[in-house]
Amino acid sequence: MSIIEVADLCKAYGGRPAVDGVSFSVEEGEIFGILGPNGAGKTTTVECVEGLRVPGSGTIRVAGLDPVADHDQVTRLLGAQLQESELQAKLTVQEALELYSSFYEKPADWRPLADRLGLTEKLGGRFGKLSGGQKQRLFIALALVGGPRVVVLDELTTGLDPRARRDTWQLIEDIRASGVTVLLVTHFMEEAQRLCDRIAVIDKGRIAALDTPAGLISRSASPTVISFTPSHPLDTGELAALPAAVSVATDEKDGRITVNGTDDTVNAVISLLARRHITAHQLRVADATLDDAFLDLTGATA
Ligand SMILES: Nc1ncnc2c1ncn2[C@@H]1O[C@H](COP(=O)(O)OP(=O)(O)OP(=O)(O)O)[C@@H](O)[C@H]1O
Repeated sequence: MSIIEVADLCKAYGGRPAVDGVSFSVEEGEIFGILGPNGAGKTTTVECVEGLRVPGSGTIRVAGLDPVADHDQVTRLLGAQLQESELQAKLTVQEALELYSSFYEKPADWRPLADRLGLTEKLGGRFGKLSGGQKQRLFIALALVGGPRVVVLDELTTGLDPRARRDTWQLIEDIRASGVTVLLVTHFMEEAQRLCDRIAVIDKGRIAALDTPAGLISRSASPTVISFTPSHPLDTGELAALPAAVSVATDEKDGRITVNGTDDTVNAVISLLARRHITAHQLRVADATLDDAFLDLTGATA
């Protein structure tokens, strides 16, 4: 069953379209990712879903409700991640949890929530003194304290170190395991690939593709990557001319060659090396990443 339905959403600022006909639906219980380059319209889209911005046209339903007309009801079932500026630096973690609990008729018990998020030791700590990872965990706790059915997380791991980012990923998986649907806006390919059941790639206000991470990768013109260090110099022009080869790159430092293409390209590379009596050291064949697919889909880097 769809818990979020967005149909033909348009929103312009000063006559310039920021979101231009976006449609998608999110199934209950999934982690749905919204991925796209800067300024693609991701935040505008999710803030319309949250009822924080009013759509120019199109319809949005969250559990059948209109986020603008039924704002109070939607607020009760949808937990939104706060921006840093929305909490006072002097507020303690406990005060923030109590304050946000008081906004709901039937809040979740915040103590086990704080415990699950590793915040128990920090209950007396002031928000302004928390580390980036601790702040993000508090934001997740505050988004969950109302016992929502859907939680919207926008750029949650931006600015975190790799360790804190991985811890946060685990928390997002735990949230989903507890039955909450997650709408996740992210810049990080690895994050999207690892966490999301489906991803909408938004580019210039439109949906460029909507699929599972594996589905997006298989749409790429070069789903397979072969890399090796040749025993003798090799003409990369010959490699580029092989069947379905999309790109050839040579690492200037160690001479390692990477060819993006398909399985046909891999076979052709191996035949060419045999014909030239060249040995391929440390030969590796791998699937393309979401990064490669994203470049194909948007022609940009995230
Ligand atoms: N309140 C606003 N007033 C005017 N223009 C806006 C406003 N909010 C967003 N925009 C513009 O709308 C476009 C989409 O912005 P949005 O923040 O939705 O993109 P985004 O994909 O979330 O970007 P980022 O990844 O950089 O956060 C951008 O060109 C942005 O400058």
